[in-house]
Amino acid sequence: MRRIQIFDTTLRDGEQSPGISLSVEEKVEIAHQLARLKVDVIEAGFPITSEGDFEAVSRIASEVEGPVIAGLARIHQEDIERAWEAVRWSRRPRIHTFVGTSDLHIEHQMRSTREEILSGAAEAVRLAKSLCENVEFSPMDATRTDIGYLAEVVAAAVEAGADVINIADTVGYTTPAEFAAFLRELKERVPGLAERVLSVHCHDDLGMAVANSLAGVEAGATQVEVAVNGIGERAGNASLEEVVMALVTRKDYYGVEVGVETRQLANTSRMVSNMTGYDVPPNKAVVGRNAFLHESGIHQDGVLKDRRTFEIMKPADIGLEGTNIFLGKHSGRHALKEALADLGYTLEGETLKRAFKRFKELADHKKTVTAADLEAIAADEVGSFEGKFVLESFRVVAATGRQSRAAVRIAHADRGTFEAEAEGEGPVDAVFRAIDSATGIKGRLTDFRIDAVTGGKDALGEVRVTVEFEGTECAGRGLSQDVVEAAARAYVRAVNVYTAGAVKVPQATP
Ligand SMILES: CC(=O)SCCNC(=O)CCNC(=O)[C@H](O)C(C)(C)COP(=O)(O)OP(=O)(O)OC[C@H]1O[C@@H](n2cnc3c(N)ncnc32)[C@H](O)[C@@H]1OP(=O)(O)O
Ligand SMILES: CC(C)C(=O)C(=O)O
Repeated sequence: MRRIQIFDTTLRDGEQSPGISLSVEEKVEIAHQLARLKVDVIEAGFPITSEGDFEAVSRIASEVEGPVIAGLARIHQEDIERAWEAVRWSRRPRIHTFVGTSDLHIEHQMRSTREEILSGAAEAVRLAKSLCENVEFSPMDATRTDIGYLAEVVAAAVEAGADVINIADTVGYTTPAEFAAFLRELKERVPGLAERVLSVHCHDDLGMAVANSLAGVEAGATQVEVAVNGIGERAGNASLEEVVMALVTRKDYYGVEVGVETRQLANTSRMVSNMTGYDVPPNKAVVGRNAFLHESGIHQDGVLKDRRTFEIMKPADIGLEGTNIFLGKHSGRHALKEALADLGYTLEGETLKRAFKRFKELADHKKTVTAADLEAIAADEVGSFEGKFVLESFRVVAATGRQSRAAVRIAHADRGTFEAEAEGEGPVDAVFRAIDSATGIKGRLTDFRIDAVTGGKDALGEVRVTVEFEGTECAGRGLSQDVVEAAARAYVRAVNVYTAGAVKVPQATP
């Protein structure tokens, strides 16, 4: 039976979603979970774009075993060499190089000609191949490219040694029947393609990324590029869990196999949602919270008699068989570590110690510590930026009809402790102003989101902020049962990100 390779681009295209900026530690943790999920390829990043991306790809390449580790590169020599420097630590490295091939891209983005792009693509593949055994080439905007010219470029890439040819529907423009016909014609025009892996990479601008990817499989593709929860540039990529479960559930129709450990899907989806701050819609296929809930009487009656009447997948198939985690204030570090491992987190050393302390504090105040609480704490600790500023304490006075007043005490790793007071429109504003004053760094809040991790008055609150410091937007996340403290932690985290010059939050175009 034909085997379909699952190429996960959560850490590259997924991270291109507006507002997502993952730390190196978070990327490494997600990559370990992707390996547990048994994807075939992890696209770990685009190494030339920043030191952080380079470090993340290098760490993943040296630490994560199992999947092929790919790094993205434009057709520039320096991009390809940088990608190689990062992925070469993997036992199974891949360089993925790409260039726009539609006339729109060639003329208006690249300001080049068809001839130059064709020879540039072939040269890039040759260079990549001289460094790395495994090379993927993607004609970007392939579905809006004249098929005659696309066939020439693909033939040149094949001739230059590309192992994988990835046909990208970069702007989510194609439709399933059209895409399948396009791929079939391309295969006819480029006979050498038959000896290579044919891959598809679909975006969701018209809501057809998954349907187009599956049409690609029907037309002979043996690699599908996807992202967890469908995150990615603009409307996102084809969703990993939907493509995988469609191929698994409808094996009778597609007649293909995948190597994915589907029981890790729910864990992986929650981890990516926790770390990126991108919620999964309740009605999302496969991993949405309603995906296995039955609301109406007739459905409930059917499910009670035989689940198959209204369920085409079993919750257990995606890892939703319920959790055995019952941790309370008498649990120890080993039990916590074990419970976290069941949820897909590999916390060690100092990170585990800090998570344990937070867990104990929570268990002291909250009746039941749930799996969702543990996941939130673990994600928070993995993402905790080793910044110089630490919120030591704060005090707020808030009353109806009056300005709130806050005092904060903030320690700096090299410069001692700073205290400041400020007034503001409500307790959160007052605390943020006091932090500005204590750190001497003025930020402008551009986004503020608050969520409860679980139900109940004693739930953990999670705050996410985006703060602009002199034109640079930085993201922060904070977790606490006290929402003002969660907000203060999130804000201090953003200050640390800014002062370390670590990451910039990508801007959505208006
Ligand atoms: C469809 C996709 O998802 S493609 C991947 C998109 N991902 C990203 O862009 C990652 C984040 N990007 C970045 O950090 C930056 O854009 C960088 C580091 C890649 C490049 O930064 P800069 O050198 O400042 O260039 P900038 O982003 O402004 O413009 C892109 C340049 O790359 C060129 N370019 C774009 N794609 C390619 C390609 N595949 N091969 C060669 N050149 C390319 C553009 O024509 C433009 O060149 P120009 O400066 O000569 O006009
Ligand atoms: C780099 C390529 C494959 C891409 O992300 C796209 O075209 O959407």
